[in-house]
Amino acid sequence: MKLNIALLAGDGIGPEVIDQAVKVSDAIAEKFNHEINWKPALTGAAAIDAVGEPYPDETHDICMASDAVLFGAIGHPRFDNDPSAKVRPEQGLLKMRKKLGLFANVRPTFTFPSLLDKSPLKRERIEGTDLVFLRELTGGIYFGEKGRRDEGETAFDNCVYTRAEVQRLAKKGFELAMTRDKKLCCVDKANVLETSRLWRETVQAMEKDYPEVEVSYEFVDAVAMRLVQWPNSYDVLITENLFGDILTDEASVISGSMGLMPSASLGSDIGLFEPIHGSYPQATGLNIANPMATVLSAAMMFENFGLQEEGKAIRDAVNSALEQGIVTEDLSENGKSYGTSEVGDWLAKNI
Ligand SMILES: NC(=O)C1=CN([C@@H]2O[C@H](COP(=O)(O)OP(=O)(O)OC[C@H]3O[C@@H](n4cnc5c(N)ncnc54)[C@H](O)[C@@H]3O)[C@@H](O)[C@H]2O)C=CC1
Ligand SMILES: CC(C)CC(=O)C(=O)O
Ligand SMILES: [Mg+2]
Repeated sequence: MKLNIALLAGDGIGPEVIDQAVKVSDAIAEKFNHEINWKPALTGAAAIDAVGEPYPDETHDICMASDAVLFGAIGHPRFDNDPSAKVRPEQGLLKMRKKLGLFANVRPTFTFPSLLDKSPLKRERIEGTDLVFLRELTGGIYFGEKGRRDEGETAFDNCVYTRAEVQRLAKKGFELAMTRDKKLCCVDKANVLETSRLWRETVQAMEKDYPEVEVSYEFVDAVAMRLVQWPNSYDVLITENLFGDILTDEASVISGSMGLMPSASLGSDIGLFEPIHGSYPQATGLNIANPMATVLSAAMMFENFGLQEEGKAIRDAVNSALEQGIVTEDLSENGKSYGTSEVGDWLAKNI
């Protein structure tokens, strides 16, 4: 297969982890006889520095002309520490998701056998966990009207959802549940929020179309607790943008590290594959960030092209690395760890 992949490395550890995903993907291409044409493009703070905005038109054109996008991370402390900055890296991420129509962010959470005893959570709680969050990605409070009034003394962020936005995400959730354990949990705050009541009412109305799916409705605060208490009781969880963002970072504790959590952002012909973590600025340039989340995002990319064997080859290499202790410092035991690039080299060599 010939694949054109837009490569958006971004900021902080973004370029370092992307480099490893490229190495591993190139090894896959060689082994399975594919041709990957990488097309680097600017995003985030790097794009602001170069051309004054975080998701330039040229980058969008490159994404649109590609079969998929592989994304690192964006964000820089100079913006995080300046609340008055009008142009921000994160706006680029939001604009990109919106313009590419990526309304469904698939965030799987699973355990790795070799890491079960490294989690701060007890083995018997997390063993067997295999759940997927479907986070709505182009609506809600991240995209509603925001601003200040009363001479800056009052701030507001509106949360808006349409029935159609909930339906298209929920449809993906039901369909995904049908391919798995047929359990769907709608995570909301319907006891307080009108948008959540729309979510609940919309999902309830769809239940009749999927009679085999067992649907539950849980409040987000309770899910935040149950997620670490009994994670293996969940299968597919659907939720709005903000709740999904928060709960999936929490869920990374189950697997063992933020540096292990991949995702796929879907909705149009062009999928975008990205780790769930941010630009981890403290680690920039230190060769210590875990590249596995980005490498596993590349696995999701191959699988989304229908290339299951290629995806499996990456997952097998990651599992072997974890078993043999070829890990970055976030997963190290007894102080023994490898650099970001060494882990990438090892994975590429073991494809
Ligand atoms: N998708 C994106 O590009 C995202 C960007 N951000 C941006 O990233 C910047 C930093 O935000 P933070 O809240 O610190 O989130 P972060 O995800 O960058 O880091 C939080 C913590 O997770 C761990 N971590 C993250 N990635 C890791 C990796 N690859 N290997 C090992 N450990 C890892 C580290 O302990 C780190 O301190 C901000 O500017 C923020 O806006 C945050 C989240 C997502
Ligand atoms: C930086 C935010 C806009 C996004 C985020 O935290 C995420 O997508 O996980
Ligand atoms: Mg996040």
